[in-house]
Amino acid sequence: MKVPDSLSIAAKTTLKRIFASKSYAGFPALLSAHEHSPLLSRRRAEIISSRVRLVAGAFAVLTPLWIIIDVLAFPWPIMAMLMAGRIVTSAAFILLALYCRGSSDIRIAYRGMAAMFAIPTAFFLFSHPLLSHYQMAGMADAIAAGYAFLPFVMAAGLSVFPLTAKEGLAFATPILLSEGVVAVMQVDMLSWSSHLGAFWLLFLITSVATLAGMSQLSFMSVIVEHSARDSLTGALNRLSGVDLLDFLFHLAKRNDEPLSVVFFDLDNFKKVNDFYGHTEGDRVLARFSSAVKKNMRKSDLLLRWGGEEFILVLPNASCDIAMEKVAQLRKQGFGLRPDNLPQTASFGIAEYTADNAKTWDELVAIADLRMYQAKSTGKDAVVGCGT
Ligand SMILES: Nc1nc2c(ncn2[C@@H]2O[C@H](COP(=O)(O)OP(=O)(O)OP(=O)(O)O)[C@@H](O)[C@H]2O)c(=O)[nH]1
Repeated sequence: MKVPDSLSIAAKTTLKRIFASKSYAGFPALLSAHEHSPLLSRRRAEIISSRVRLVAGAFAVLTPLWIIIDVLAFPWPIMAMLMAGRIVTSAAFILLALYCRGSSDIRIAYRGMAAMFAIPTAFFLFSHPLLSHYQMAGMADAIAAGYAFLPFVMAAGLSVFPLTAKEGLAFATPILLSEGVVAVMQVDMLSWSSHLGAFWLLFLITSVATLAGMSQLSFMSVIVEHSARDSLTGALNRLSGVDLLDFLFHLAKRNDEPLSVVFFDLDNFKKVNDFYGHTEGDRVLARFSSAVKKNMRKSDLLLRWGGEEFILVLPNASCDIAMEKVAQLRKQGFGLRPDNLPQTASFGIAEYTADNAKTWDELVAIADLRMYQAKSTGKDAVVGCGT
């Protein structure tokens, strides 16, 4: 789709991105979590774990409250056994709510979700066969029948989470299996066609809930991407960039891997604005960042630090690798200015082990200082580690 020339560069870039997403470029990300950007993965982990905490907290209270109804409806000893089951279930929910504290680690979010579905599944496998072995009538029979619907409630609960298709399937499998186990245990009580009908309904609810989770995920990925990026250059904005840099810094420390940052600033950019206007200046900035992005690995990050200052974050890259990367970028060029001269930049490189930086902001400050040294040596220059 062609974007009209009269629009500003920022508006054009945004529209192009929207059209790109309309071509379903993001579709694989709805199937598998491996396609997600680190930013989306982190936000998703935060949402999943905070919802697990919320649901676990709510059920930690509601599960024991139902004891009152069980006491009124069921005779001894069923009522006592159900009460014990509910107390254990509620304790498990309390532990889960304490464990899941809005973590941005997707592994913790997965574990929390698995536990959140495992707890009621275990309660279902305990309570449903127990109740079906007793003959009941009236109110007791109606309440006992309600216990059979627990897997349906759990399957519907999948819709609360932003999930991929694979994740939906993975979390639904134990729920479907528990229904199958109960069907086998009660094969003599209900006809196969009734079991098959219940299983089919459960499968349909699971599919619809997974689709709802996928649509949540798709909506969320658009919002995260749009709010995280600077619309003119497509680089990460400072707020989300710093968030990821902090994460990558801690990851590098934990894994004892190098992490380099390249701080760079366009040379004499003010003159472009002053002589040719801000629209031309915007074009130069957009060309500059797209030239940088062309040479980035998928795991590298480009941040717009402010104005015409950028930071390139290179995980698992030593100082020498960062120097090579900058040499490669400069060789390839950053596009032309309106006067047809090549746009240049000044670079400062820092690596956290070589420069003994304790925090990511210390690392950025060192690279920034080196960038100023590069400016003071006449611009269009690089100052690397150890200088
Ligand atoms: N067009 C445009 N200009 C911007 C944007 N952000 C910052 N600028 C301009 O960038 C210019 C930065 O000027 P200076 O800090 O003097 O930098 P410089 O001219 O590149 O000089 P050196 O850094 O010393 O090479 C200012 O004119 C800002 O208005 C932007 O988004 N679009």
